[in-house]
Amino acid sequence: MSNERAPGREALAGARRVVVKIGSALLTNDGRDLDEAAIGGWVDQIAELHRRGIEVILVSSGAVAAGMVRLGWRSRPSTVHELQAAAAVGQNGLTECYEGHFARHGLITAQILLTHDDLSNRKRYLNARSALRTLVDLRVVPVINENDTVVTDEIRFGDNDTLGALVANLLEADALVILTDQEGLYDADPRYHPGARLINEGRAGDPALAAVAGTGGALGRGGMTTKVLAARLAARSGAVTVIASGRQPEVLIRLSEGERLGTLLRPEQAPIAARKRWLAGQLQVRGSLTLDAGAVKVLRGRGSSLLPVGVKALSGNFVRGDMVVCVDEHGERIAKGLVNYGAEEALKILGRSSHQIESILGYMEAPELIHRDNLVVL
Ligand SMILES: Nc1ncnc2c1ncn2[C@@H]1O[C@H](COP(=O)(O)OP(=O)(O)O)[C@@H](O)[C@H]1O
Ligand SMILES: N[C@@H](CCC(=O)OP(=O)(O)O)C(=O)O
Repeated sequence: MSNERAPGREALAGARRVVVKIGSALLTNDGRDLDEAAIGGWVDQIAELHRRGIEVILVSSGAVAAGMVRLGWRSRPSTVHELQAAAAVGQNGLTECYEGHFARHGLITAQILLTHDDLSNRKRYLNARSALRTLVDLRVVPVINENDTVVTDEIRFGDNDTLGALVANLLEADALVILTDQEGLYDADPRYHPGARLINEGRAGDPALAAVAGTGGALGRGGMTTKVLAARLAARSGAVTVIASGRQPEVLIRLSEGERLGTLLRPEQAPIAARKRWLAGQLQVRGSLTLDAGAVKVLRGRGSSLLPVGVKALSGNFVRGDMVVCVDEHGERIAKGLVNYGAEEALKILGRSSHQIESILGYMEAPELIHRDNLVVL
């Protein structure tokens, strides 16, 4: 086994807190029940990292796939309640399996099932963060999955790559390691392009990466598309992301020792504050504002608040406090934020200067449409 230390891999080699995401495609051994032996192998590696003082938070998929096998279903069901039933059956097996393997190393696990709602409600988000921090401090290994049994389409992460990235944000982890059934991100989907080449390193958020990433297999959900997106989300709190094969022997140990494996996606910008990351992670957008070129410039360049004078049009039926997306005149997404005025009032003050708000509406909630503390540039 080579132990080539590559320049630029120090970020991962020095990581003290790591989120490891293991995907459905790996966990079920191509659909033949939970791959207990493989799970045991990853647990051994995580336990070794633990011994070396590295905190590991596990995000594990596999509930639906494991449930399907237990219920004797050959293909992924299409109805929501069947998927939820499969997840409920499978999650049991998953928890039991991890608990048993970690116990061999004297480590305690904690099952945490999250929904997008849990992270979008500020109070619940802070609660989840405190509970997870406490578990980590207690040297317990949190095993996280989406709470598939209660989510609806509107509030689901759907894939666990996104969940892994948000957990990395939540706990300000140094690294997100996404283990999957490929060696990493290739310049084309290797299932259809046998000559595709592995991308060793890239910038999280590079649009060229999104272009080469394709969809997933029969058991997985997001494919590489969601992994590339997850790297971009993780970068917001300064985490590096590695996409690597869970089938590489000792992959986690080798990565932590700085070996060049998989695809490393590094943050290109300074980390953004926790509150702004929370804002950026919101899925439910209730409307959109079209900005003029001047507003785009000050939002991007100076991180200013958005004033009504810089807004040309709006759509959606949002109310005060809702999340809206800001786009430029070509429809490109510029920012997201919480509005101070509902759509009806906002429509009346578009393009007007802030000192006119009171005379137009009869009151002034705030001089800006979105305050800079509630705005995140994308
Ligand atoms: N550019 C690419 N490089 C590597 N794999 C890709 C690419 N585009 C699509 N894929 C596919 O993504 C799959 C992994 O995603 P997915 O099935 O969702 O797995 P997981 O359950 O691990 O998240 C791979 O099996 C691969 O076929
Ligand atoms: N929460 C789901 C995982 C969804 C899923 O398959 O995600 P992924 O492994 O990212 O493709 C489950 O446990 O089955």
